Amino acid sequence: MQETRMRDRFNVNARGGDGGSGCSSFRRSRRDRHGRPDGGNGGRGGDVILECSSAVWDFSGLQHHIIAAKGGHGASKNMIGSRGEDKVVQVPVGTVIHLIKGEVPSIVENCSTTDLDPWDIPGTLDTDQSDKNVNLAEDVVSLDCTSGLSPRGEGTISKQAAQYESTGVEDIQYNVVELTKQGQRIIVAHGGEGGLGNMSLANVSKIAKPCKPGISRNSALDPETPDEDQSTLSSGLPGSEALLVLELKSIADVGFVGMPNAGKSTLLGAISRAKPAVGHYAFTTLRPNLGKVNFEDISITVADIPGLIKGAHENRGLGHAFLRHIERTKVLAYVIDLAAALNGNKGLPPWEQLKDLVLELEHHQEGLSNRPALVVANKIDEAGAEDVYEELKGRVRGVPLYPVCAVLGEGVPELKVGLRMLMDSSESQRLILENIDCS
Ligand SMILES: Nc1nc2c(ncn2[C@@H]2O[C@H](COP(=O)(O)OP(=O)(O)OP(=O)(O)O)[C@@H](O)[C@H]2O)c(=O)[nH]1
Repeated sequence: MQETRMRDRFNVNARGGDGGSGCSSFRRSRRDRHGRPDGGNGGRGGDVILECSSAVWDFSGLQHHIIAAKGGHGASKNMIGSRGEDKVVQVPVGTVIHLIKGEVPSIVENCSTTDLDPWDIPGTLDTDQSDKNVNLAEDVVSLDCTSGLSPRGEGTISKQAAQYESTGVEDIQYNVVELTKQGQRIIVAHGGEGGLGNMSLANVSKIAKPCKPGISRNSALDPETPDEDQSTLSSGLPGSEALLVLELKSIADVGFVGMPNAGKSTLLGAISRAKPAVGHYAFTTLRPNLGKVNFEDISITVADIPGLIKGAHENRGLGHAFLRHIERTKVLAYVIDLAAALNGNKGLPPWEQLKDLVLELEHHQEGLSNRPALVVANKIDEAGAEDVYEELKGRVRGVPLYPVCAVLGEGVPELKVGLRMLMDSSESQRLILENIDCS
């Protein structure tokens, strides 16, 4: 079963619920035939709230128009209308909000937040606890709740947002909030205040002017204001409105994809200062590690994604969990083990590893492998690996190959240059099945 394409950018028009109307009613008695006003105020409209949840991965479950419920109308006997129900919408961890129109969202205080596993917060995994200070400064991407995106984040602003900007609809405020904690909630549109019932109106000697949506009506009660139509005050205020672009932060610029034991973690350690766990058994990497590769002008983030096995798209091995991580990387580096089928090893020859990797990606999601790619031919130091590499060159076309010995760091500087070129180049090279000769 193929999964639908991931939605990592989404435009949302959020509207708070309108306030309910105030009631106009009179309590009459035999002694008081004119009656006394006893109409209650209308209820406040509900808020639109975005809640950060690790249970959702992208924005595919969202609707473009999100409207909270209206407040109930006031009733006689000074009964206040019910408060409109809030509309709570779950968004993934790592959601960044750009504001096109409306008020800057406010964080809901006192919400119970659970610290997530670092990997669940994209771009925040500290792989090297022993060398934390150095890593935070230079190497491993650090958590930054306020500034939003990673250092290269400006480049990830959505095309939709850019369109709004170019058409001059409004000034976009980029990265106004970033949701990084499970349970974190923000109000993006406030409910309108309820209208005043005639009992409240009677208590106000001078009638106040109407106020803006979302602002307390009581605060607008101004005795100096000349009388105005009571009906204006008795009708509920409309909820505030906000036009937002939600964007999912990329986990990394480059994703290392390879069979278990291909040497991805070792390579990550060699290419960056991250120190991921390395083992001679499969699935040493149960969660992806991140490292940062620094260049003079920029730095790129690299994710070592847990070993892929045949059938991963059916959730075998580490299955869907890690295939999803690949969706959030920009370019792919296929890491293959040149020695997997050598010297009595029971693994697959590199070209078959490549074919299986591409097939698994495509089975999981059509087009997932359709991103700029290169091939890292690892373990070139092993006996017979040079010959296998020569054969590989004849069997794979369309993507650059880099022979590497990750344990010794050989070929790593050339690979760094290759990754940089891949990130920069506009006409990108992709690995497609037709270009892998497994005959
Ligand atoms: N000879 C040789 N061995 C290597 C090289 N790179 C990695 N290895 C070894 O290969 C084994 C697997 O390395 P890892 O880096 O854990 O492999 P991985 O791809 O991250 O494995 P998973 O976590 O299962 O996905 C370890 O024993 C490494 O020492 C290399 O360039 N040459």
